[in-house]
Order: sequence, then structure tokens, then C-alpha cells
Amino acid sequence: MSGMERCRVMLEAARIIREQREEIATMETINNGKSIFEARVDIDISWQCLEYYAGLAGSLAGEHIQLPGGSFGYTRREPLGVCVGIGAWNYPFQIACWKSGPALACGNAMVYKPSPFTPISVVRLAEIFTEAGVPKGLFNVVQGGAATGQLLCQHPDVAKISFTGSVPTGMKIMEMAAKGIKPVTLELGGKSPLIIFSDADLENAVKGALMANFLTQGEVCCNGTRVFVERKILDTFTKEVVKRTQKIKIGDPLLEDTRMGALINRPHLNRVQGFIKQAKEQGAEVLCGGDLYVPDDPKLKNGYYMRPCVLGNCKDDMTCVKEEIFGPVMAILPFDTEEEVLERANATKFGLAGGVFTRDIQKAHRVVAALKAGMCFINNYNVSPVELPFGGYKSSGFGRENGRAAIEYYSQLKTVCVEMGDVESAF
Ligand SMILES: NC(=O)c1ccc[n+]([C@@H]2O[C@H](COP(=O)([O-])OP(=O)(O)OC[C@H]3O[C@@H](n4cnc5c(N)ncnc54)[C@H](O)[C@@H]3O)[C@@H](O)[C@H]2O)c1
Ligand SMILES: C[N+](C)(C)CCCC=O
Repeated sequence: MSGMERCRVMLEAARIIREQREEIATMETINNGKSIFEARVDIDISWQCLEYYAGLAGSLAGEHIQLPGGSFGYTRREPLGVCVGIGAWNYPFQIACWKSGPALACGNAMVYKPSPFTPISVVRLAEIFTEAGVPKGLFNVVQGGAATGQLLCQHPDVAKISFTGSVPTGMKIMEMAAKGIKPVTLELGGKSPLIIFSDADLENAVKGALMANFLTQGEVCCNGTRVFVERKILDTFTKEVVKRTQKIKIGDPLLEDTRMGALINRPHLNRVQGFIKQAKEQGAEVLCGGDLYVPDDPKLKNGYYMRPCVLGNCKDDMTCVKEEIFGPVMAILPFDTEEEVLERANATKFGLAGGVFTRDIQKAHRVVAALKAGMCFINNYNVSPVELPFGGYKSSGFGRENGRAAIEYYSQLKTVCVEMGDVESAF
């Protein structure tokens, strides 16, 4: 298909998703356990992503380059072929759109494997693509776990792998990709810093800290879980964060006023609570939450609910400050100077995201320029306009999703050199 034809089909898919927003969001809530309130936002980001790449599909082009003697060259932006997408369980539908959007816009096919913990909503996406006119077999869903993922990565017909998941799995994916000389996009974990200066708008900073920690039960790769607070405002900020955290409505994720649903499964809930236990043993203070939450509704009493947790008295060398918890656990860390906080913020193997709250515009830009992270926020956190590239530094991965940047990762350049004169042979 031409770029314009692909554009039309993708716009139709975006339209169907928009039209079926409520049904898909409900399915996603059942799939993952996140609140319906948030699932709706995920679905909106998903159709926006398809719409955005539909817009780019028709404008993909190479360049024309003039050479001496009237000769010239040109480049063609060509698809890679069959791309494999492997997704995590925290944003099942959205991750599938972040991968299939640019992949299909560039003219590739995609075989997508969702996490076995959230297998359902991406099947609906495949149906929607078909309804919209995507040719049969162009977007495929294969269900399974690690073994299935490995087979896909090792398949000789696969041209590219785009993976979202943990750092340990990312390493394995990269090894398999290396054996087949396949390009790979790795969207991995994080332990991102959020820096609150004393001149920040306190109301916004508090809201930002909650956004940075408690969306999707805290199971968010780019969460700003190390909240560095300038000592002057530590007490006021902490008091307000704790007060608001305690007010988060937990429970049946399908209810309109619920803002925190259930964690993904029992082993993960136990793991998150294990981090909190260890934090206490290492000297952190639980300022609120961290315990199990049992909803009144008897049918939910065995659900994987916990109260969102704020940890005080944290130190940089504690496990809860160094490791990705992937649950609703915020660590608050005081700081005194800009230089000090930057050094501490960057002292991590991860580099997915980072944020700063301040009214000083020069300081804000200076700080984000110094942060070693792929996605930085000034005076907000965890918003995701599809126009902006998203991806990590260091162990958080490489390659980018969203924005024009993703086109580079789903296409390849062919150069054509055209001779307009005679061949000057060396022989
Ligand atoms: N950077 C991002 O955009 C982003 C987004 C969401 C989640 N994440 C990260 O994902 C992690 C949580 O997700 P998870 O628990 O699903 O991660 P995971 O690494 O356990 O699994 C991710 C996917 O990889 C598959 N998989 C597992 N082993 C495999 C193997 N050997 N070969 C091929 N595929 C394999 C799984 O079945 C799943 O589909 C967190 O670390 C989180 O930070 C990152
Ligand atoms: C939409 N968020 C909140 C920015 C999450 C992006 C995907 C990371 O887990």
C-alpha cells in the first residue's frame, strides 16, 4: 500500500477505537486491574497514537542529493519487514498501539505477543485493525510467555524486535537479537528521580508527585519514585503528600470514583510488600499505607489490593531507593543543593525519566539538561503526548517510541546512486 492508503486504514482503526472507547476501557480494566478512569485515558492515548502515525504515513520520504556532473542520489525510506512486538502487562492496549502504530505506518507487518497476564485487549486491537482494512496477516497476535517470546525473537524471518519489559528480560532479548543481527528497541524499567525545589508551586508539586507514583497501582516504568524534596519544604510537602495519598479511593476498578485498582497478581503484590518490609528493616519510616486493602464488597475480598505507601527517612543506599519496586511506593529524600541533588538523582543504573518542579525557568532547564534520563518533565509528570519521543538512557533501554523519532526505528534507508555520465573505470 502507499503511505496515503496506510494512513486511511489507520485513521479508520483510530476512529473505531475512539467510538468503542468505553467497551475497550472496560476490557482493559478487567485485563489489568487498573481503574476505569485511567483505562479510558490509556485508550485515548492509544487512538491518538494511531492517528498520529496515520498522519506521518503519507509523508514518509527520502531525500534527493545532487552530485558532480549532473549525477545524483536519492534515498528511499523502506520498511524493515516482519517486526515482533513483545509487551508488558501494565499498559497492554497502549503498548501494543505504541508499537503497531509506527510499525504499520512504515509499511511493516507485526507479530505481537502480549504478556500472559494481560492477553485479552490486544486481541480486540487485532480485530479492529481487520475491521479497519488492515490486510489479513499483517498484524498478528501470538499468545504465550517466555518460550513463545524466545521463538519469535529467534525466528529467521523476523527483521526487528521491539520489547517492553524488565531489564533482565531485555538483556536476553538483546542477546537473541545480536545473534540474528536484528535491530532492537528496548523499553525497560526505571527508578526515576523527581526533584521538588522549595520555590515550586506546592499544590502542583504535590499533585505531580502523586501522578509520578500512583498511576496504575504504581506499576509504571517511568514513575518518579525517588522524590527529592528541598529540605526547607520537606515537612510541609510530606504532610500534604501523605494526606492526599491517604485519600486515594482504592477498590473495584470498574467503579467511577475508584482511583486505584488491584495489582497484577499475588506474587507481585507479595514482592511489593516485601520491598516495604525490607525498607522498614533498613530504617525507612512508613508514613502511610503499604498494608493490604480488603474492599467491603465480599466478591473482592481476595483481590490484590494494597494501600499506596509513602516512605520517609529514606537514604540513597536503601533497597527501596535503589531498586524498581513497580508498585505504589514513593520514597521521599531530602536535599540541600542543586549540585548535590543532581549527583544523587543520576547515581543509578537506570535512566528512563526524571522530573523537576520549580518556578525558576533557568534552573528547570539547567536541571533537566543535567539529568541522565530519556524522558524529562518540567512542572508535571507522567503525561504522555504521542508527539513526544519516549525511551530510556543507560539500563532503561534504547530506541524511542512515539514522536517522529520512532519512524527511524521501524524503517531503513536505501541509498540509490545514479550516474548521468560515463563510467570512469579504474581498469
Ligand atoms: N520503558 C517502558 O516503556 C516500559 C513500559 C512498561 C513496562 N516496563 C517495564 O516492564 C517491567 C514489568 O513488566 P513485565 O513484568 O511484564 O516484564 P517481563 O520482562 O517479565 O515481561 C515482558 C514481556 O516479555 C516476555 N518475556 C519474558 N521472558 C522472555 C524471554 N526470555 N524472551 C522473550 N520474551 C520474554 C513476557 O512474556 C512479557 O510479554 C518493569 O520492569 C517495567 O519497568 C517498561
Ligand atoms: C502513560 N504513562 C503513564 C506515561 C506510562 C507509559 C508507559 C510506562 O509504563
